Amino acid sequence: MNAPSPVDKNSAGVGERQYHIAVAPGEVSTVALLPGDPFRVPLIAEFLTDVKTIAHNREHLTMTGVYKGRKITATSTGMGCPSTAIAVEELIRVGVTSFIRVGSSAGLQVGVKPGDLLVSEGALRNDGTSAAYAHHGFPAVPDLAIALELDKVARELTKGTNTAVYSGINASDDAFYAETPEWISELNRLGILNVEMESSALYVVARLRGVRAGMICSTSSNLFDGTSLYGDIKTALKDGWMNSIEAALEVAVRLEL
Ligand SMILES: O=P(O)(O)O[C@H]1O[C@H](CO)[C@@H](O)[C@H]1O
Ligand SMILES: O=c1cc[nH]c(=O)[nH]1
Repeated sequence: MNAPSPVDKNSAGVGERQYHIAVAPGEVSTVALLPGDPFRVPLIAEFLTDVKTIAHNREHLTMTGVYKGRKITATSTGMGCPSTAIAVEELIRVGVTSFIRVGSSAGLQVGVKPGDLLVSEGALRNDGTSAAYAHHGFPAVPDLAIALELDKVARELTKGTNTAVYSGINASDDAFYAETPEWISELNRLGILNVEMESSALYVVARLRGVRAGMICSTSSNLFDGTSLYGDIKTALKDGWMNSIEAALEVAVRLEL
């Protein structure tokens, strides 16, 4: 009998319909918008023509469509870095070369309010998934051109409105309910703008695989000044999602992603 030969995950599934996202090569664009929540994928589709649902397996719903002549894919990552890394790995295997996460995120600096837009300049890696990929000193940073363009377009889209745009470093936490007041205060002291749960893995996997990534979030709440997570903020959050989606689509067109 031959000796067992362990699977090489680097080449597993290349060229095939993917195990988790259930998408095959040729079914997607070169650029994918990544919300966490599958219910946000149809919100992205509201901006598109020629919309097609490609697959829905587990938390990963994938739709494609066209925005200003450019083919766009939207795939939900689910919550957290583990399922995000899986979605990104599998989307790369079927042809995606640029990612823009359109997320929700909690503000950590005074004045950041529900619905404000948060553009990421890098992520503090407080997650386990990216640690499985790279040394803890490896930076989790977006593609520079995508980050700069997201900031520019977000400011253009919200000019003259009550919506503020901030760019800065975010934290990526693994454990939503383990964020203590002490941790929130420490992140604030370090000048961290906001916290979410996916960009650390997105950026590290993207860098290691040689593809591009960025992130723009809508503010859900403010953990430092206590703006409620559970109060009457859903309308502002949704307005922020729509602004962030439009900004990401414009960046995809302008940078020809
Ligand atoms: O709304 P999404 O994009 O899922 O983003 C945020 O919301 C979830 C937590 O409520 C986490 O996934 C966090 O990153
Ligand atoms: O969006 C997020 C992510 C982590 N923690 C929060 O409170 N909100």
